[in-house]
Amino acid sequence: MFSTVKDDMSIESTLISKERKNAKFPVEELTNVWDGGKEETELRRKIVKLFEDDPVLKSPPICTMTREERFTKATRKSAYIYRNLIPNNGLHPGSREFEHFSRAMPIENNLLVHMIAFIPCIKSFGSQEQVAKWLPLALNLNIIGAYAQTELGHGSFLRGIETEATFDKKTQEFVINCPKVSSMKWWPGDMGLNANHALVMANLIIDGKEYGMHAFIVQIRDLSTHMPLPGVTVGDIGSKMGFEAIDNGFLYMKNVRIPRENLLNKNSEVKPDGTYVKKASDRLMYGSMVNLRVNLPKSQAIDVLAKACTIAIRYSAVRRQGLLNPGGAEVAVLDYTLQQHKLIPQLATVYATKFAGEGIIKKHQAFLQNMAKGNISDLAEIHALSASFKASVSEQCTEGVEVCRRACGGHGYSQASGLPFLLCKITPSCTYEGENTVLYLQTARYLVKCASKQAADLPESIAFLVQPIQDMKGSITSLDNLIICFKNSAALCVQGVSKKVNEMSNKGLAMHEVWNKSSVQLVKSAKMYVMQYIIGAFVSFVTEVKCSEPIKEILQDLCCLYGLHYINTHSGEFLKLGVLSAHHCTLAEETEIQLLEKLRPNAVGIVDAFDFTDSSMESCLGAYDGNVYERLFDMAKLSPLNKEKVHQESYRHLRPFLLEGRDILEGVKSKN
Ligand SMILES: CC/C=C\C/C=C\C/C=C\C/C=C\CCCCC(=O)SCCNC(=O)CCNC(=O)[C@H](O)C(C)(C)COP(=O)(O)OP(=O)(O)OC[C@H]1O[C@@H](n2cnc3c(N)ncnc32)[C@H](O)[C@@H]1OP(=O)(O)O
Ligand SMILES: Cc1cc2nc3c(=O)[nH]c(=O)nc-3n(C[C@H](O)[C@H](O)[C@H](O)COP(=O)(O)OP(=O)(O)OC[C@H]3O[C@@H](n4cnc5c(N)ncnc54)[C@H](O)[C@@H]3O)c2cc1C
Repeated sequence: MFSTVKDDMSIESTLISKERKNAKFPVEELTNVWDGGKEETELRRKIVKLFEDDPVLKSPPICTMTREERFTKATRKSAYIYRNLIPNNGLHPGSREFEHFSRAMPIENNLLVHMIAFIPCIKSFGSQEQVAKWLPLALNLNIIGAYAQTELGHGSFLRGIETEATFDKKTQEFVINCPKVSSMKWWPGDMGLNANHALVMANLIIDGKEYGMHAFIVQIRDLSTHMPLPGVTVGDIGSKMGFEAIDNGFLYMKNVRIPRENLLNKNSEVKPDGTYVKKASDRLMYGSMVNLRVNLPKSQAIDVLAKACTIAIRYSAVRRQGLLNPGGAEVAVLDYTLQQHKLIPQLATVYATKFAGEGIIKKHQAFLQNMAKGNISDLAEIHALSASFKASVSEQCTEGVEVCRRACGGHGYSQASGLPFLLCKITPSCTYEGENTVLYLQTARYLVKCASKQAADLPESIAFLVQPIQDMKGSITSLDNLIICFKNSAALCVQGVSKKVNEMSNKGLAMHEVWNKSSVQLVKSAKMYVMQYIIGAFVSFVTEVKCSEPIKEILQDLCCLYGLHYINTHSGEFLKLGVLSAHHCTLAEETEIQLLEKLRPNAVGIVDAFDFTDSSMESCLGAYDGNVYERLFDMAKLSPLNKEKVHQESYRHLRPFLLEGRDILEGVKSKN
């Protein structure tokens, strides 16, 4: 319907080629460092290619589809991936290949909560017999399960959850009830339309006594007709800011009966006579959340910011707007220091959080090994670290994606840029899996407790909180001094708020009031604590990584930039704590600007090194060839509103006035 408008060789693709020629480091080597080695890069590419070449996984750009189409396509693709593509290619959960799935998955998919929450919960909370029964069914998609914890009335405060599971001794069943409208399960992914089972978190009641939140497997739909079972009201909660392809659902249960064996009973059990047997700490009930907070920031937040950086930096390298030299040629917007100041720190965030996250995954794996031997002494530490890490990463990455989107000017507002999709995908990461404020408060609770102990009684990673403040020797811009600066700040924040808490409670104020009145400083402390962790982990990585000098230099620069950018955007905090002087702050600002200038020629190379394929981004601004304008025009042509040259419905409403206008213009009718 539209004629083709093409330039023989677009200036934009020439510009991006030049950028690549100017890069001062081997891009492929940085990709290998990012992936964790050359072999991992090859493996990832093999898996991505397997998925991208598969005709079943092809579909029109998401911005041209309705929600209904997006949900249907995502379900078709996801069912095919988990039931055919993965098993037929010998890719199994837990294998090395599995690590790379998130990079290979189609841009929209669902059944993820089934895979990342329902299945792991069966493994964590189920006895051996229960795992043997439910796991194969779940892995084969014979049953599809949601993680049904949050209710209309409660998400954060889990002790407030109202759904009840009352034990009926006579029938050896639990009776599941949502006593009020507010008790209805609300939000769980995959639950509205696809799931036939749910892992329901409910308050266990035996002989009128409450035993708190426990996990039950509840069948909600018939396996042959997929109709809701008696007593079950289930459906999709409606349109959201994003996640259009996912059926986040509601679930109302009235006298739904399940066998006694459906209480997942690895950690606690109800005997046939109603005796309650506790086998492990109540805290392990929260274990599934720690698992997700540790393992998912990479795919759900860090990779999302990496994609946004790829789009915004490639676009900024080809978008020319205005002059730097009077009388000179128009410049790429990436040449403006202010554009660099928006975008290059986001790159630093991607690297910092990625490598720090790998450290947490290792810590968590060590914790799981100890737990298997019955030792959960590190639980509080890993909970505090993972809670604040999830909160900080989701916050930093969400802010970063919005910075990238705005840095693309008007085109960043277009769905065709891919940026609104990324923003809507990442924004809820600040809420799900623990609302960020609530998570920071959990970390602060642990830190305040630690502040009253001796260094020898604290885990190695925490002891600095109660040790003497360290002196910085030399420039604030050295990596060693950045670590000292952040550690000192975290220690002073925690000590300061602990003092305030103690003083207020010594004056007789009730602890809950003390806590509420101190909560602003408590959250600040948790943020500073996790920042010192991230910086420390990034510095360790940069120091230890084996790579060529140019790559090492880039990583060191990004590491320094990450710390300095944080200092420069929060300088008031550092000054107030007395950790930095005004002179330090001036130097930090000057050094950040120098680093931006130094990293600028490598910016396109650094985002190329993330190695995202064009189809994994669906972005007209971020495609590898830099052909932004032709791509935008091609995408606009696909808009469903452009199907016909005349949109009949809009024409119908406007026609009477247009005809009037025509008559006036043609002089058939006077204006009045
Ligand atoms: C960046 C992205 C990161 C992750 C992404 C995850 C998934 C993304 C994947 C795909 C995206 C698609 C879909 C999203 C899927 C989302 C799934 C969900 O959202 S499921 C619902 C998640 N809900 C929550 O996380 C609820 C948050 N609330 C809580 O965790 C708790 O209720 C609370 C805040 C801890 C308060 O509970 P309570 O009042 O009972 O507890 P106390 O404060 O009294 O503490 C008791 C005691 O326990 C310790 N503790 C608390 N939590 C844990 C834990 N997880 N592990 C270990 N210990 C814990 C706490 O510190 C106290 O200890 P004490 O001080 O007494 O020694
Ligand atoms: C996309 C998406 C997917 C989800 N998927 C699932 C799922 O699969 N399964 C599931 O069970 N749930 C799911 N959820 C629900 C999610 O886990 C909850 O929304 C989340 O835990 C926050 O709880 P809430 O909504 O009750 O927020 P609230 O706790 O009501 O938060 C509202 C405000 O109150 C503040 N607040 C709350 N408590 C405190 C406090 N103690 N101190 C200070 N401030 C406080 C918060 O900071 C926030 O500003 C999903 C949510 C979303 C958005």
